[in-house]
Amino acid sequence: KDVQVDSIVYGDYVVTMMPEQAVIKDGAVAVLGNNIVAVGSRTAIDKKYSTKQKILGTGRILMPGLINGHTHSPMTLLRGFADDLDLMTWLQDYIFPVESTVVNEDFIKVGSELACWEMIRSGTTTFVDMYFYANVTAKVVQSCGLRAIITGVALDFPIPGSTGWDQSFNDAVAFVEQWQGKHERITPGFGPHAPYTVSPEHLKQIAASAQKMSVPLSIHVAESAAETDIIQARYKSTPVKHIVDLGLARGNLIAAHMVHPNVDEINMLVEHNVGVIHNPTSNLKLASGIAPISQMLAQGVRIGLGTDGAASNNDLDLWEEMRLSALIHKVEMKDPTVIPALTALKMATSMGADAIGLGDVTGQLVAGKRADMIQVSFDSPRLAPMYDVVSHLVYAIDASDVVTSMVSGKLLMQAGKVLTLDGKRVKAAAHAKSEVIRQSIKQ
Ligand SMILES: CSC[C@H]1O[C@@H](n2cnc3c(O)ncnc32)[C@H](O)[C@@H]1O
Ligand SMILES: [Zn+2]
Repeated sequence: KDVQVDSIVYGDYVVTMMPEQAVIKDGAVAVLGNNIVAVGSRTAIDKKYSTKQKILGTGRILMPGLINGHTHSPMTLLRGFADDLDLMTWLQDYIFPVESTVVNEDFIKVGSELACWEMIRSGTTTFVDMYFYANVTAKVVQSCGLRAIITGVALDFPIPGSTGWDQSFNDAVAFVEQWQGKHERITPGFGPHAPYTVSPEHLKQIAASAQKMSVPLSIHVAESAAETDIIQARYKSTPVKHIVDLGLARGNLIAAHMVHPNVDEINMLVEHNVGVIHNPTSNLKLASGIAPISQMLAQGVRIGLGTDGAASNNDLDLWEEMRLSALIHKVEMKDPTVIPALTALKMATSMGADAIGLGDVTGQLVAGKRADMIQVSFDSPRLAPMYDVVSHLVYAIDASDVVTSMVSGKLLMQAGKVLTLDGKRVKAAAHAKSEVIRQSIKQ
């Protein structure tokens, strides 16, 4: 053995998500610093590398960590607050009003810690966030060890922490300046809410800043039929065309939902290399519709998966999003061959990373990418027998089977125990906060 590494992580099966060597039986990954230095058979890795930290893989599948391409992490505190409503009623009559009363920096800290605990526990290693007081979430992410794109949000009307567009936009710019290039795991970006809550002039302004500062821009778009009607009535356009015309697709655009694009708009997504995030649970729950995922994939759109916030899901479990995305489109298209298991798995890992612009960094187990990976146990009788690992990952395994999480070479969970956040403390803080929320909405 001639090469010393920081750790070697093993798996009875290593699902690399690399096209040429998708699954390695009895494999291992060598990790040095933040990066993967080698992936191969256990024998080959053991022969060349030595380490003090071996993470054994008997009864385990080793794979890239999951990528949540769209969420609002602090909304865990509004889990179950308003259910069984359509998007616009949910947002305008329940969510915006409660947010204007209860969201402050402490809410964000408690809510994003709760979300990060849940994401680590369920195997997410990277997420894209869009919520108020982004700086507070960034600090939570810095300390809990996850990777994230965190967007400074901006809306035309008063929001928690700001009085309207000018302040929210200036704060978002300051947030990007503060975090850009400062932390290996944290990428700041811009998060204008939606084409129906931000004027064309302001969308142009924020798109220009994202382009100038070379950072991602994330937005809700083409989410509901109501949105299409509003954009038609106000601007005689359609949501995707509207934002493309305003220049939002000139850089790294992460477009969440995309339930109602027309054929021309799907072509625009391809032409402008837009990353689309599919949020099946939220789209079903808010009755927004079923996104044309198989059509977009066939045209070459890069698609990732997201949970949306816990107020419209009501959890941050990407295994559910994977399974739903492999199921609902089969019924929608009346074709059981659409979105096969491997496609769903790609959307949650390699293609998801591409869709958010982090394809060079994460989403696959290959030398040179960051050491972002999870081990999933297939020990439970519930998972026997196993004919096909990829099929199991999508159709049988669930969040509770995830036992290990590593991001940038650092362990965040071992033996199913989250190491970087105290679950008991986080839970107690969430319950305490829910009492404050209950009191404030009574008044
Ligand atoms: C300015 S970003 C945060 C803002 O977005 C709201 N939100 C959460 N989920 C959705 C959704 O699916 N569509 C539109 N807006 C959503 C959240 O409550 C915040 O107010
Ligand atoms: Zn959302």
